Amino acid sequence: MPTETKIGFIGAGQMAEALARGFINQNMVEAEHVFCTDPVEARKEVFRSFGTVPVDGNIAVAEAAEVIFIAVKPQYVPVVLREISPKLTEKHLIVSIAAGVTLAVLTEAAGPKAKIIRVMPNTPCLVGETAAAMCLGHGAGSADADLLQRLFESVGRIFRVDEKLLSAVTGLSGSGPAYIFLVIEALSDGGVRAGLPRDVAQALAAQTVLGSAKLVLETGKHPGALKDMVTSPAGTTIAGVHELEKAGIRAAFMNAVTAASARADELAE
Ligand SMILES: NC(=O)C1=CN([C@@H]2O[C@H](COP(=O)(O)OP(=O)(O)OC[C@H]3O[C@@H](n4cnc5c(N)ncnc54)[C@H](O)[C@@H]3O)[C@@H](O)[C@H]2O)C=CC1
Ligand SMILES: O=C(O)[C@@H]1CCC=N1
Repeated sequence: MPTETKIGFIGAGQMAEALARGFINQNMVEAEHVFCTDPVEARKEVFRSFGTVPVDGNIAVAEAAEVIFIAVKPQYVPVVLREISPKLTEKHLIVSIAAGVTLAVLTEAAGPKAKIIRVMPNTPCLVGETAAAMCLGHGAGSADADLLQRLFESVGRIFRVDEKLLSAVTGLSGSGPAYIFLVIEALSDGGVRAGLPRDVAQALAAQTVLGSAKLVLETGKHPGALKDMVTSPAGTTIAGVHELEKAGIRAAFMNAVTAASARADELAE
């Protein structure tokens, strides 16, 4: 059932669009109860194209919505919150999706009245498969957490974490779709290298990632055990796995998550 809560997005960019479309597609909110603003008119047009209500200026979003997603780049978050803070009341829930911007910074900029929650989502919310985590800040209680839980469970999975782990979430699942898009692109290139048409290679690569992820999530088996189910003795798979191990693929992915998490911590400084 759509929530009657009015939702606003300050910043109508890629992540805001993925969230707004996801919530609407999953019937969690009526499009006419979704408000947004953005200095780039074309972004407002995109939001208008799927039935939401672009308004002029960030204060207008605070006046129209109770749940306000702060979806600007991290460096702009404090100035945006200071701009709208005179309009914020105890009924407002500020949901920051900005990498690295801490609850302390959010609370200082938003002022003493608004409730604050940080969420780190990712772009597969657009297709109902986000991996997200949240941590509660100033004034946010169980009702606020439950509302966000319902919203995000409609577009994937969300976990509660301590704020000190949110940079790890950012580096793993926030940035993670980009790592997997690289994997899909590289697997597709391997397929083309072996003679497959690009469209077939890309579809096979993406479906292999999707199916493998579903096997992990739905069987609960360890990825290593599932890998061992594929690697026939002296077969094709172990030859491929050996090449990946020689290339240090495990360390490469660990390093990617570590670097992205560290960057999130830098953004917090
Ligand atoms: N793109 C992603 O996959 C994810 C992004 N995030 C976070 O979401 C936030 C937005 O990221 P993206 O959507 O990728 O960026 P984006 O650049 O696509 O969107 C940001 C939007 O904010 C607008 N904007 C800039 N200054 C503004 C202001 N003063 N008031 C209102 N709007 C303003 C820009 O015109 C732009 O359209 C960032 O803080 C990022 O860390 C979090 C998780 C995933
Ligand atoms: O790259 C970024 O900074 C944002 C945060 C997580 C995904 N995209």
